[in-house]
Amino acid sequence: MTAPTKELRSGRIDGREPAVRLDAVSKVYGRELLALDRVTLSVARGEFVCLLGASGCGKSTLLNLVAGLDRATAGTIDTGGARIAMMFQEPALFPWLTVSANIELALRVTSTGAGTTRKQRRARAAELLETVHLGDFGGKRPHELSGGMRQRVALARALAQDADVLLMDEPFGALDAMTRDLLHDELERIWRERGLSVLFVTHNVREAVRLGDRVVLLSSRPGTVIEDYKITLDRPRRTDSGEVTGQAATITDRLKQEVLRHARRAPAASGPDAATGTTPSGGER
Ligand SMILES: Nc1ncnc2c1ncn2[C@@H]1O[C@H](COP(=O)(O)OP(=O)(O)OP(=O)(O)O)[C@@H](O)[C@H]1O
Repeated sequence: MTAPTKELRSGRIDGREPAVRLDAVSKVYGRELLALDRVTLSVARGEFVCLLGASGCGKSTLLNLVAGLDRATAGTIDTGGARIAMMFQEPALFPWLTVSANIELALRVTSTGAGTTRKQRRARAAELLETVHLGDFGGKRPHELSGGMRQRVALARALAQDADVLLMDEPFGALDAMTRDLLHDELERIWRERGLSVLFVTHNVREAVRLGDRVVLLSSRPGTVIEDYKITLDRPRRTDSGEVTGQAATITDRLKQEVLRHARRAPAASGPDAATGTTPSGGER
């Protein structure tokens, strides 16, 4: 069992340069809704970091800030000019375009794809679809695919951006456990092959332990880093292995403690909703 480690304020993680570095980042919505409170967090180059926390603690807010979709109220975010791609729970594909055309469109709007011919983009789209094991489906429309296949297309589209950093907001949250398992394997392979830095938001503790080099816990709102677990289990891991389940149980206990602390402090936030933000280690969502 790994002990929680403290956030490395220097930004260097195990001697590696950070790909993403947040320093005392806060976000206030409107006049007074404090969503994030002085979050300090780094993701090293090539590192896979999972972010866990109760519902509404600011995980999506944090990803949006790193992606540059919104601005922090205070603090700094340094991505060192890295190319960033984002993937959400909904694949958000254009339904009237074929799978291949969805990828080609992404290629057309990226700096790496700009200036390429249509034929080159089609060939690149085919390569990317091969990468996610959808080589035979380029001519299909999104509605002809299963949910897991659509998320693979979304992953291929994210890869089309030739990103160094992949931000993933519950990308597999809507999938069944078996499909999710398969996608974990594929994501892990692609992450390794491409040396990506990944920041992955999930409510599923076992998924976090299955995938992460580190699992970072945010407090209930306002979100701030309360634990940073280093996961040193050998890869590939199995979500249902004893080691993964054991570490997930420790993290789940810590999360429950945090949810209860928050509920005691703010009675309005108690009850089932406050507690269901994160699945217990034994549960699937
Ligand atoms: N654009 C916005 N304007 C105002 N408040 C917002 C906005 N986006 C998020 N919030 C609020 O900020 C807080 C954090 O929201 P956020 O979506 O980042 O949490 P989360 O941890 O991703 O939640 P969940 O796990 O349920 O997806 C919530 O109280 C939410 O209502």
